[in-house]
Amino acid sequence: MLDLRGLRLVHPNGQRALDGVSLHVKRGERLAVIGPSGAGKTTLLRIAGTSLRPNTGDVQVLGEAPWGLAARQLRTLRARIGTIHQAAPIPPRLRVVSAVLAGRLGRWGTWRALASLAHPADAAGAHAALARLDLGDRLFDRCDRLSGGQLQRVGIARVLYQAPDLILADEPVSALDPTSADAALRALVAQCEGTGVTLVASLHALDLALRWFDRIVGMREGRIEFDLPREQVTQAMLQQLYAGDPLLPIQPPVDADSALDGEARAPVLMCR
Ligand SMILES: Nc1ncnc2c1ncn2[C@@H]1O[C@H](COP(=O)(O)OP(=O)(O)OP(=O)(O)O)[C@@H](O)[C@H]1O
Repeated sequence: MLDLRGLRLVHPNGQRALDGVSLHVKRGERLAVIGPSGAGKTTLLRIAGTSLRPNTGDVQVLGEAPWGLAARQLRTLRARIGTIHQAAPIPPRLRVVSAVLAGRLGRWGTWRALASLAHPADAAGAHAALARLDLGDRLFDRCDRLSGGQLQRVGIARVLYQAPDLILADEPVSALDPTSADAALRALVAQCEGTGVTLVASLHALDLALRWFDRIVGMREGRIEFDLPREQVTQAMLQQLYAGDPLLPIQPPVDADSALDGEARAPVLMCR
């Protein structure tokens, strides 16, 4: 599904973002990448999503080596990847329905895509995706009439509608209140459960990472510090990962399952 080996990436200004990162993700896995600001989480997701090429290292995504592909094959591969950004890249004047339908533009022919801007090709499908994010009533609103959190949910609905094989989510709920954040992750996880869809998300909210993801990858300074099933992630590991950053103890989620058993049941830490 995702096989990244020995990734190194230094930005043109000399800033090192990844320093020898390897990650293997199987089909259907749900993996959260956590770590302090600047750890390299976004960079890793961008490489996995084929929008950034590492200086060195091997990249295999959905069984393909993207940088060896012809442009058309690369487009086909990208249509199988759903990307959720912190700030959804949606033109402000676009209607919500078109923003959601854009999830399938990569699979539609040019004419169908253009025609859909005037007459939405599948308004019912877009509505169904939005309803899962509690936004069904905003189908025909303009995107610039939505709040930041609502816009972020439109970005999630777009990926639900796209129905990709691999979802890469970079801080997908950063603009949402706790209840909406939990509901949005529930919708994303429901999309993956039993379908073989793989979900890789970067998150700052550690309680959400431990509640919704089976595997936790801790990054710091461009390296992977740990890569463990969530049951094995301890508070000491989290403290070490975020050492030097302000930490805020919070209560574990009330319906948390075995993720917070034993040693890890100590108050979960939220990094601000
Ligand atoms: N376009 C860029 N040019 C130069 N340096 C960059 C660029 N993008 C990121 N970096 C640097 O690369 C490193 C990793 O950044 P990255 O965005 O991957 O971190 P992150 O873990 O996602 O952080 P955050 O949690 O704040 O989003 C940081 O030191 C950052 O300053």
